[in-house]
Amino acid sequence: MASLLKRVYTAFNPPIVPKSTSVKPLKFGILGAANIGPLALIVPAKSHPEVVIYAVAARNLAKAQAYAKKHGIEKAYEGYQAMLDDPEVDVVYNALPNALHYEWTMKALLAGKHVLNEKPFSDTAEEAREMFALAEKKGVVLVEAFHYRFHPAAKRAKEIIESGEIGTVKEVSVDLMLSGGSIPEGDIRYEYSLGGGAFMDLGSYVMNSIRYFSSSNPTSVEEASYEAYQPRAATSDYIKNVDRRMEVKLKLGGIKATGRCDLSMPNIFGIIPRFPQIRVLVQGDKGSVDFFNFVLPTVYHSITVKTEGGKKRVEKVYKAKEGKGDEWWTTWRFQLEAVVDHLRGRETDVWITKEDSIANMEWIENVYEKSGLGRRPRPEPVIVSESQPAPVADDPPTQS
Ligand SMILES: NC(=O)C1=CN([C@@H]2O[C@H](COP(=O)(O)OP(=O)(O)OC[C@H]3O[C@@H](n4cnc5c(N)ncnc54)[C@H](OP(=O)(O)O)[C@@H]3O)[C@@H](O)[C@H]2O)C=CC1
Ligand SMILES: O=C1OC[C@@H](O)[C@H](O)[C@H]1O
Repeated sequence: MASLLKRVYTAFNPPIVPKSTSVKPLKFGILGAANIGPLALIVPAKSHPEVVIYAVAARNLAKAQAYAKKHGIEKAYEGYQAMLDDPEVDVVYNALPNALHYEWTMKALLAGKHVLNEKPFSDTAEEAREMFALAEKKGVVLVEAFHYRFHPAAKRAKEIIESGEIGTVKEVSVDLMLSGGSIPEGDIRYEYSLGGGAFMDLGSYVMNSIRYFSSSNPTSVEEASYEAYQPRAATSDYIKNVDRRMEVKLKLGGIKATGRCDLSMPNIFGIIPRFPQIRVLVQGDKGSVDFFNFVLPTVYHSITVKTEGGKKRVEKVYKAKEGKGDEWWTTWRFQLEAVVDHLRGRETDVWITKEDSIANMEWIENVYEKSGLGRRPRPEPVIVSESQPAPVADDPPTQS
């Protein structure tokens, strides 16, 4: 218990390291005075010698200034383009609502910035292809912030699965279901026009982890059923288009997968919140791997391995035996390390590839099609130049 408390305390109050004087630290700018900013980037940057959180942009100057003051950020911009026009910004963190990932990442790429783009990557796979094509054209790095993948526990769980210890993978099931009230009314996640929906938000992890831990892409969506979001002050649009919960059954060649996500599970008897369900279970023909809390492993996680003859062991990997990191490093801290290493041309053992992000969006789209809710709306295309529309990548993804 003491080690858990120490780990969690240090994760959120990390040691502040001096910034490097031997290499010029990378200057990050945040698009949106976003709620996720501190957890995903600002706090992790405190212990990274090569990162400075230099700027934040908000639609409203006062909001940007208040955020900058609170987090010790040098520059506050009114309007997102103003920050993109600042030549000092090296890397843009796009933490805008899902429906704005495409537009503002495209604009950041056009400005020659590297981009760390939040999940889900975009509203549609077509946008994702355009975004990567533009990044390639501009010669900059674009990567999706699937932070859980950078943690050594995720790597270890996959290593066990791939070692053959549990035999051939037959079934994967992923649950990512939050307690009632976790996502409050009015949140961007419930807003169709902002790319809302349980399967866009939590489902993007569900799809990603099914694909990641099975090392396969889906071949079909067999079933996709949803429960609509029903706000107290309902508008017909919300109820029609936005899933509060989604359950999917997929096939990935010979592997069956089930994914369930819920932004706000109904309380028991209307008053008692349900415990969040965050787990990946991979069933092989010789055993299973049950990875509990794959999204927030730094707080606590377990990897339970069952093999033939009823043998069982539990592994916990807060820090890799080899490689960088500390027990208190969050998924976002590991992610930041990899992003910086990648930008510096240093080797990273984990990366989220273009093919991976595009495939994830394709299958999220297919789930929405199958559910009857239909794909999320595609925003207006960003024109790359007056004479030329945005380029489209020509190689459709196959494997993650
Ligand atoms: N990697 C992770 O662990 C997590 C990732 N996310 C992802 O990060 C993104 C942001 O999530 P979160 O921080 O919770 O979101 P917020 O509700 O904090 O919204 C982010 C920003 O969106 C801006 N915004 C622009 N247009 C609108 C609009 N029409 N309505 C509302 N907000 C608008 C606001 O910027 P302004 O300041 O300009 O007003 C706001 O600061 C999402 O894509 C989400 O999926 C979220 C949580 C965890
Ligand atoms: O990590 C997360 O947990 C809560 C979600 O709603 C959020 O968007 C996601 O990224």
